[in-house]
Amino acid sequence: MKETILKVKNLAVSYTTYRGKVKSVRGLSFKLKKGEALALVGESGCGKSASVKPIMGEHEANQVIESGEIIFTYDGPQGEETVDLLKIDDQKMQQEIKGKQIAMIFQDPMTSLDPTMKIGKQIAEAIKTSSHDLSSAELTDKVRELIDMVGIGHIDTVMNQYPHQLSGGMRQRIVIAIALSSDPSLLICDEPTTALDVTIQARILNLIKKLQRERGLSVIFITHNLGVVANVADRVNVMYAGKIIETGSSEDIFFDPRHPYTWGLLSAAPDVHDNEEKLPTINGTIPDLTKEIVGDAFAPRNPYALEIDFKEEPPMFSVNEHHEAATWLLDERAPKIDMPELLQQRIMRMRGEVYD
Ligand SMILES: Nc1ncnc2c1ncn2[C@@H]1O[C@H](COP(=O)(O)OP(=O)(O)OP(=O)(O)O)[C@@H](O)[C@H]1O
Repeated sequence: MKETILKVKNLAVSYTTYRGKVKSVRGLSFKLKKGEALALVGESGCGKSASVKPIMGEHEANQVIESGEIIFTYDGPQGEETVDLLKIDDQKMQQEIKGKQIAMIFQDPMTSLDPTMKIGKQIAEAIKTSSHDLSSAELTDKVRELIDMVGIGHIDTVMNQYPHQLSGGMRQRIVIAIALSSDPSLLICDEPTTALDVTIQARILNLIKKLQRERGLSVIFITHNLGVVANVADRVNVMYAGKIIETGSSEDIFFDPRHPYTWGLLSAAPDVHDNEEKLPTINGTIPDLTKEIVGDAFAPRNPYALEIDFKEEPPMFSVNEHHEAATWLLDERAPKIDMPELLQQRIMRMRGEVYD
């Protein structure tokens, strides 16, 4: 069994605002194994970033960690270390973990690149923050190696270019090279391809997947688009209103989804076959997280909601040993309800594509 490198236990995060306390993350637990790719998926505002910021040691002035532990295991200067990222001191976070053991890439590569510095120098500067004793020749070799690693052929030209001279896809490759320059064990990708066109998106995702496999890297993908992670995530956590409402392997979530919210997200994800078709959206909006939520948070938007959904929060029901969903539809007393026809057809097509 692969070792667990990250264990988030019962994390609850709120933000103090003039409207009251926004309960953005309401008891989140998940594990990530070494070399595993996990996707955190959900609509905007469901708490994906709020869950990940504490992992990166980012604490806004109005953020309140209400409860939880974030246990991270890594190879530190003195050998293997296990720490609670919510408890370690800021200096250790900055010197050993943030941008070193845990690296992050964002949607817009320009936020991570310095527009006034040539690419080669930017990568060299990043390497120097974690490897202090390299000679200038060793440093140049390492820069070249990193550019090559992200699949860029014309290394010398790119080293001497500025970010604005590169395409969006190339810039994102450079950001990945910089993120991996410290040889992190965990890479967090926040909507890494949203700003790119579809073919480039696929190339960047395949690159991340390749690096994940080759380097035994653990990856967390954050996205609102389930379609994006279909081919890259090993596991998927679907989030709604600050909680995981369905979790499973990619196969569980894409071929056997059980929560009506996951049905909605899957139906809304663009599919190559419905290119011009208007995609069904999930009606309504996410709940006001300053208010107390009674029952299932998704109930008011759920066309399949049962009476109990408005009264009592569903527990996680087990579908198989690696698949769980928090919906009363899985209670043995619930009426049998099938997923929407359109989604069934899509899944049949996807299965065909995979197994053809
Ligand atoms: N600094 C903040 N102050 C107040 N409220 C915040 C703050 N950051 C996030 N929130 C609120 O917390 C909730 C969850 O936000 P979060 O950014 O985690 O969602 P998300 O799923 O990452 O969305 P997106 O895909 O748009 O980034 C939202 O209601 C948001 O308005």
